Amino acid sequence: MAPLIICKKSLTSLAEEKYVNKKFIRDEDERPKVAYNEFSDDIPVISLAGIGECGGERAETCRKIVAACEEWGIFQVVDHGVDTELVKDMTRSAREFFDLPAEEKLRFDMSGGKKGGFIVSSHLQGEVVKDWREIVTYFSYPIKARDYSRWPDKPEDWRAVTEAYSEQLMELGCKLLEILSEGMGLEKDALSKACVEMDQKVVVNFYPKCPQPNLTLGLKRHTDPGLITLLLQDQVGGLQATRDGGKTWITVQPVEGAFVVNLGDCGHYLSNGRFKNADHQAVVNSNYSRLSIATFQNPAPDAILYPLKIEEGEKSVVNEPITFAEMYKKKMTNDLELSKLKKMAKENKLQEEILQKVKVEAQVKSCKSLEEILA
Ligand SMILES: O=C1C[C@@H](c2ccc(O)c(O)c2)Oc2cc(O)cc(O)c21
Ligand SMILES: O=C(O)CCC(=O)C(=O)O
Ligand SMILES: [Fe+2]
Repeated sequence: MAPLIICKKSLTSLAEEKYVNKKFIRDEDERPKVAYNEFSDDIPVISLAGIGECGGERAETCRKIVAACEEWGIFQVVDHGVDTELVKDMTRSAREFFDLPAEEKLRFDMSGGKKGGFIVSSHLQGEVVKDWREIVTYFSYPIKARDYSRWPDKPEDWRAVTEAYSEQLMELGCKLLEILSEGMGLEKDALSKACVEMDQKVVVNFYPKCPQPNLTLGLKRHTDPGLITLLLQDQVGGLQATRDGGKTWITVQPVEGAFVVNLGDCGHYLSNGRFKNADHQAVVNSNYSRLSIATFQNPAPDAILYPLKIEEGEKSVVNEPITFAEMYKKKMTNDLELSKLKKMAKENKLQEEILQKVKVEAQVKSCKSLEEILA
């Protein structure tokens, strides 16, 4: 029997449609509140040029980074030492991958729980509302965790470029962890030691143009699970952050050649809540497609999470020590449960409303027939 080929419509073709399919439509309270290109300069852009020094300049950079982590859990870095040509190659190579025909990308389909590859919308199975994005993701560190059969083989230079990119981002990630450790008043290597062995996972996000961007999100509101995320974004704009639980949002100003650094949940826990875990989302638009590359610097799966320092009079924000693998599973399960519960609550409310309407109509009807009898 001939093999059954299931053709999944990739988002790129959906982008040609006039309306957004209802699977992507968010509840009103989750829809974008600020435009993708209404930029804010609230997130500081910090030069790392002086961090090699021992004295004043390093201390000043460290102070700025700590302040940003306390305020938003987000900052941008420039003069970071990552090769400019490599960044361009990485972006070009990623764009070429998403330009491939759907069947080529689906050779790396990761639905069904495969570790790494291509998928539309989300790495989580069973999300109630879909994200307006395609992703390709791969595990890059530790090197023994690499499964090259899940890395794209097109464009031709994908593997060489992404390997070099991952290596340079690992270096940058480690430099930043040293600064954050010092900022917490600890030894330089405190955070990297807490990670046991640093893990790295790269998620390349492609957000196609969207016919009704006000109804949907490219990537729903979330915090990143790991320690820090180094995000490379193009000049389109779409990354948004909130620090009041989603009431108000700002759109992060894209800065050519910069990396956005997001503190993740582990950064929040290890600093005993002193550093914020960035609460963020990505919005889409009808004018341009957008590309962002998130490099997650994570603790090893069996690394134990517990605050590295608890000030006098403070309580731990972590109830009991937990491994990163357990924390990750709990978080993703919770995120999924929450969206399912929200859907159920909405359906129940709707059912309640329908029931109420039916009751009222029945009353009206019975009243009418009574009037008829009385007349
Ligand atoms: O795609 C992402 C983004 C992000 C994320 C966190 C939590 C969520 O519920 C969510 O929908 C997205 O962090 C990630 C962490 C990963 O390990 C893999 C990912 O694909 C992502
Ligand atoms: O595309 C963006 O700006 C955000 C991406 C992001 O938050 C993520 O991949 O975790
Ligand atoms: Fe994120």
